[in-house]
Amino acid sequence: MAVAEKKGKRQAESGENDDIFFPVEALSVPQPIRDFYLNSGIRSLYPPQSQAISAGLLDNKNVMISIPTASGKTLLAELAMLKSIESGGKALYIVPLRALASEKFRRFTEFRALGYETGISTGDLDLKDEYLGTNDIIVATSEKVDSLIRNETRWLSDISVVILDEVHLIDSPDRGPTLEIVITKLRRLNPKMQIIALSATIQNSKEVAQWLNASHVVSNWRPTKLYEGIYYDGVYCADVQTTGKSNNSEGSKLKNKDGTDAQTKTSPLEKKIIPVFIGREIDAAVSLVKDTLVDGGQCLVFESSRKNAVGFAKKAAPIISSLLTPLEKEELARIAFDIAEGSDTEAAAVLASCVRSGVSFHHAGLSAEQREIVEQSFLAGKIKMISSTPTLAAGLNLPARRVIIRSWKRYDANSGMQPIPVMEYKQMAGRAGRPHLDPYGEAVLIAAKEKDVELLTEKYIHSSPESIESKLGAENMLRTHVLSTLTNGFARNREQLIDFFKGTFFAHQHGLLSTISLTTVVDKCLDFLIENDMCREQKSEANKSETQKPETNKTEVKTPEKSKSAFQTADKLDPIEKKNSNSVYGNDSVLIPTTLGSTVSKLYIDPLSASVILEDVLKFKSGTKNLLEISPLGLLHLICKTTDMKLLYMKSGDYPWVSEFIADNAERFISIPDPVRVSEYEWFMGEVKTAVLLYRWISEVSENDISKEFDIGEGDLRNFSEIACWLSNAASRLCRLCGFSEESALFSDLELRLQYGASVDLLSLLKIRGIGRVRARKLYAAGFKSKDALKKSDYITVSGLVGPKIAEKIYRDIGLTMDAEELSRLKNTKTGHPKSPQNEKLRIGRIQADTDEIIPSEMDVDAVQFVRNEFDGASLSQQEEPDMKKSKKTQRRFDEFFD
Ligand SMILES: Nc1ncnc2c1ncn2[C@@H]1O[C@H](COP(=O)(O)OP(=O)(O)OP(=O)(O)O)[C@@H](O)[C@H]1O
Repeated sequence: MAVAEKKGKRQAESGENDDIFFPVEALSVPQPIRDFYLNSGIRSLYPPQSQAISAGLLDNKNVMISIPTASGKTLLAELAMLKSIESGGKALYIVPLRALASEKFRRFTEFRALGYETGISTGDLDLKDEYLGTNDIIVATSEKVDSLIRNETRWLSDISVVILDEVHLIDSPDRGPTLEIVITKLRRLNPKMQIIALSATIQNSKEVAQWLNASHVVSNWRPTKLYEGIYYDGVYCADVQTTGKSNNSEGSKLKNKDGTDAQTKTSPLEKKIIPVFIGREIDAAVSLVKDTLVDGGQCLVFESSRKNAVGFAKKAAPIISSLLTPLEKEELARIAFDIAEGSDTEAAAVLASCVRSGVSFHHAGLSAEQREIVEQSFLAGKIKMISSTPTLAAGLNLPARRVIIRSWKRYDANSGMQPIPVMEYKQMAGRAGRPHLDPYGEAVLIAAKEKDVELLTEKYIHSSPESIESKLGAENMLRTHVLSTLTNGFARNREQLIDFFKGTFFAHQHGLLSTISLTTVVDKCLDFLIENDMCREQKSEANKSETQKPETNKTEVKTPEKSKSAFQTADKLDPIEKKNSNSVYGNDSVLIPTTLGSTVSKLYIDPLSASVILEDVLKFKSGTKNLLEISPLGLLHLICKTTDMKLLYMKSGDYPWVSEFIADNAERFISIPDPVRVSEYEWFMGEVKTAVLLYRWISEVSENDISKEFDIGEGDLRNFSEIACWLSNAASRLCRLCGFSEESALFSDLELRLQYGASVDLLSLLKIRGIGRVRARKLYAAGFKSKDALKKSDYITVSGLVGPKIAEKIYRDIGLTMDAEELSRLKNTKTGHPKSPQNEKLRIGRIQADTDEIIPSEMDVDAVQFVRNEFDGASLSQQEEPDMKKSKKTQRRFDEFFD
């Protein structure tokens, strides 16, 4: 251990830890790594970072780090990863959000200078991504890691260090259980793996540290001062008690009303008072934003809803715009142009118009591309203010001098408007004053009434974030994890299952009680899995011979090849845990996942979703109605019935049209619940509304029309279609597994249509790589309706329709090769512009089909006309959506365009 480290350890132990700044030069990592940081201007570690080094971060020890926002958690993760890789290991960095994964990936690619490669894995949840194993660092979301484990991705066993970023999200009802299970499984897979857990400050971080068998690092030190305060009636009061200790002496510009430096006094209203630019005619937050901008800073404004986020951006736009220089306006106009170019929706037009004024909004309804443009432009200082829902609160490093929290209450479906948790407030506030980006930060809560000033000060500024609590205990959370634990071979009987779950944070938090509740819930999950042929239970004596026997079940799924997975080895079961088990079960029976069970687990769908799909398909198989004849609406509704599908909310205005719609289209649904069962029927209506949204998408209704009609953003539409696409794929594979090949093909086609948002007639074209729905529709309208038709096409026409690059790709994909000379000549003849008769007659002489046959081109007369229209600037919309262009009045009459 270096001298500085020893000194640090001594100081840390004696509680003097806020004064330790380990020199980077003294860190026990190879010199190139030290140089990497020294060259980037980092000469010493911050005190909490120094504490983590003393706690064994570079000595392969587990460390749980719970320190304030902006105190440099990522750098600690980097040091641990680099040290481990240097010793021949591999690092896995687990993040909660895709946006965070991209940010970390971008950062870690800088390690290429040290010879280390980084990969990212956030995509499809049923792929192994074995190719990622060649990387030294892999960044992935917790869901993706869960899926990689289920699919027995080999490189997972080589992980020597895992980083759990934002580990406090174990508390999240949606994502927490998966994170817990992933951690538990990874620990079983790689018992020697180092764990570095990074968390916001939480009350029970020690409890998490104990669970992880980790040293505990806690601190309230922050590298830049963060002034937290309240704004009320034109007066901003910054409270200094919660700014955290800092070595940074750069103060805020906070002044008393008379212009002298502010002093700390006792009452919040008297503390550090700054008169903010007030005008009763403008919004308080607008005044606060303007004040920061005039001072050279940027602002993040947090809103409680998307609508408010957009509304505030619009409101602030003219005022911010008046503060911009001509050069800034010019740059912003370019960014706005990119946004408008990228999408034809009204929402994109609104976003572009805000951006032109130097402001933006940010919420989950934006597309990934729009979010990226907005974040990067804010980072570059071009966009001056972002008004956001809490999507921007987690983890991102943005240059916000002042964070304004306009509303500290959030709507909850069960209990109405509720105050946000302290942890959420601290995360939002912590976006202000990031090191290297701002000298200090200010977080401002807006109080609507005078009495709220005291209340907010106590509730948020003077309070510590809440404790976190495991959300794993519920049956709907455990069902999928019970199955995957069995299919991955982490347990082979009930006793081992309970032992496995004893390794979770849930069990750690609830102690002995957890065994009782876990046993009950695991039993329920197993009953379900056994009943649905996803798992069998056998007496162990019979096991040896029976696991080899062909298996039969209701759906006639074929035999499981082995009861023991390739991932599974007996030593994954911790002998100590086994011995100490208080389970009520004996060891006389064995649980064997069926092929159906292991397929469901690998597909990463809830076993309940799988049973819903198979039940309905079987209903058709044994009934008189033929699934093959059912409208895609019925299939979409089946997808929407699964527990994995996200559903649209029913708003009060939806009830009349959804009811009418159900009545008019009753025969298109596989089954309709009795309206007397009110809550079930209400749920069904939500499923129908979502199915109709998806149906509009695959009927080529424009994104703009769908967004307006369902009051959703482009990002939402993509999200809905992506989930439905994944579930259609799963349905197709389940049907194939059961030998239902026609039904499988049906879901497979649906998957393709959902992927592109295209009608059935485009299916053949969509199978060619590089053709989206708009290009496919152009080709279709020009008479190229299939691969075969394209094989007979000529390059000029096709490149005129879809552009030369795509035309080349298409030709390559359908197996046509072109003479290079001819191609370059064609490219130089004004790139396939077919206006002149000579051009129209141009033939590609040596296009070779699979058969090597020379095919003369036959230009379709309609195609020529179509291409002419395009080049003459005629609107393409009619061709893109031939039957779907409906007037607003008739939009709800969906029956008109059912297949
Ligand atoms: N020792 C250091 N010296 C100088 N700069 C540092 C040091 N450590 C980290 N930084 C810089 O501080 C900034 C904030 O770090 P980082 O994003 O890791 O904080 P964080 O603790 O993860 O914050 P949050 O929890 O709010 O996301 C980054 O720009 C990082 O490069």
